[in-house]
Amino acid sequence: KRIKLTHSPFTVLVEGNIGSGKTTFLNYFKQYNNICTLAEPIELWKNCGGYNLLSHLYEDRERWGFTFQSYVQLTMLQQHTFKTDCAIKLMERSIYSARYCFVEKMIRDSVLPAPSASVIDEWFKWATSSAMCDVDLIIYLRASPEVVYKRMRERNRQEEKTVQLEYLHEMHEMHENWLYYKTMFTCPAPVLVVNGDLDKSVIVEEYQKVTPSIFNKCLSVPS
Ligand SMILES: Cc1cc2cn([C@H]3C[C@H](O)[C@@H](CO)O3)c(=O)nc2[nH]1
Repeated sequence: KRIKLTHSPFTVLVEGNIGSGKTTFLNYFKQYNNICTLAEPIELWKNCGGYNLLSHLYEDRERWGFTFQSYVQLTMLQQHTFKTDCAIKLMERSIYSARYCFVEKMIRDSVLPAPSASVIDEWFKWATSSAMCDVDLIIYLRASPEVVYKRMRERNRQEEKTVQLEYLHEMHEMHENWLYYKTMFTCPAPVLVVNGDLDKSVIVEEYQKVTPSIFNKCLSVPS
């Protein structure tokens, strides 16, 4: 009887505020063929059955908050359960940052009514209670709100036109509470902090500080 080898890759999350450099980080690691990189499925959020949920979100957070985060949670679950033969899976954001940063913020701002928050939380608890969303390492791209605000403006994403510096400050605090001070919620894996304020021209050296930890599962050398 053949035994079914279920290969579960060493799973790494790249977490950080809007504009903290997650896509740049992900693209750097595309050069390794034993890494499967999964970018944030923002194109799905911009076209769910033809509807741009991201645009709706920023137009009216109270009205579309649940709709948006409900779909985000589905798309993140799809990425957590995405099968790959690669030794390493590198994901941009996760079901965890969805719940602990974005949904939590909406709950605190009363953007999400409590009954809606409960539904999202029940899905989250179910999804994370099994091995579907296991994570081995979190890379926290820690950047200052002023720096990410400037980058967000330069990137000039249509849907983010109305996003203010204040919101980025608040989202920074949510990430700090979860990943740096760890005062809120549990971290599903060890966290390595990367200085997200560094300019693109020098940030590769910063990436190389965490590369051994990302490959440690594959290299026999002691980490
Ligand atoms: C997991 C998760 C990602 C995510 C992104 N966003 C927003 C922030 C950015 O403007 C855009 C792309 O990350 O989507 C959100 O509101 N809620 C989210 N939840």
